[in-house]
Amino acid sequence: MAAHKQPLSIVKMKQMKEKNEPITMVTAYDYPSAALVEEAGVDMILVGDSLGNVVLGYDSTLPVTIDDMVYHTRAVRRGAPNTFVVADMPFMTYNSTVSETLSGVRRLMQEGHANAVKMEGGVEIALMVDACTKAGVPVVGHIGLTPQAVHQIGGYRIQGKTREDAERLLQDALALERAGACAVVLELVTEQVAEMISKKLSIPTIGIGAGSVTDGQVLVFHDILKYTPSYREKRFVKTYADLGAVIRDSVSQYVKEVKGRSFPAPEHTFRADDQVLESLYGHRKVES
Ligand SMILES: Nc1nc(=O)c2c([nH]1)NC[C@@H]1CN(c3ccc(C(=O)N[C@@H](CCC(=O)O)C(=O)O)cc3)CN21
Ligand SMILES: CC(C)C(=O)C(=O)O
Ligand SMILES: [Mg+2]
Repeated sequence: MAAHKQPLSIVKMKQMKEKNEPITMVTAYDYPSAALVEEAGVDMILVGDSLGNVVLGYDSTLPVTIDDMVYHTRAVRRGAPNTFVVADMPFMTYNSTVSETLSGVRRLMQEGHANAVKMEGGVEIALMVDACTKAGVPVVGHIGLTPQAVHQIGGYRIQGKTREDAERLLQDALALERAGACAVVLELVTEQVAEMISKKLSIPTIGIGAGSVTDGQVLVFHDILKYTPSYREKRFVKTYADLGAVIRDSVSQYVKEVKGRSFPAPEHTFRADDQVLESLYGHRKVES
């Protein structure tokens, strides 16, 4: 295993941007995935509300609750005690009052043991970002395609294609930085807009489907491993393994061997001394 390294902090994150050293982030949702991701040496783990899709089987992130996020964040922390963990604030938990927002943030930090929280939105959430930052909680912003607004956007579509769109995204990014955000996720935005925003911000940008010019990259664990029953190709994802096929083939082999009585074999089986059951059978068991 790699030498124990100092976990990332928001100070180190900013230094990495200054040194042009890419920041790596991947999602994780439970104990084993978090432990393996930590061993792989990722800089940051995101407990994404994408767990609604990839772990809970919903067709969007909207049904995910703060209880879901706390439960999964706690498990991730147990698996990755030495990695910077960011937890998503779920749909509709950070747009009414500062006090409701802070109570969700408190739970993710105090019960989930996260290091930071993430919120979708720009100018409109600056007040909440400011309140959390003042409470001592680092906030990662998230602009571009914001999946919690899928019904308003009308689909999972690329953002930042027009001049007005690009200008709006820049204003959102600047508002997040001014409000104290420690980083900003840029999801599904054109590379030119991602580059422009990355240059104008002093805090790191972390891209997903935003090209190679952002200060960091994030992808969903289940996407890079094809750990999903019906994988839909996404242009911005690279799959590094086919866990779906590995799991399906392995489990079907197990089923076949149990049906054919070739599993369990003698090496998987525990035996007592031959005379143990003699008295119970009332006679010496005949070898079959
Ligand atoms: N498994 C998974 N991976 C994700 O990246 C992810 C989730 N779930 N759930 C929450 C959001 C939703 N996201 C999505 C979902 C679909 C597309 C998609 O269909 N993209 C197409 C078309 C893009 C376009 O041309 O406008 C693509 O080919 O990338 C993109 C991001 C990203 N997030
Ligand atoms: C796709 C990333 C950025 C995310 O928000 C999630 O996984 O929920
Ligand atoms: Mg999310």
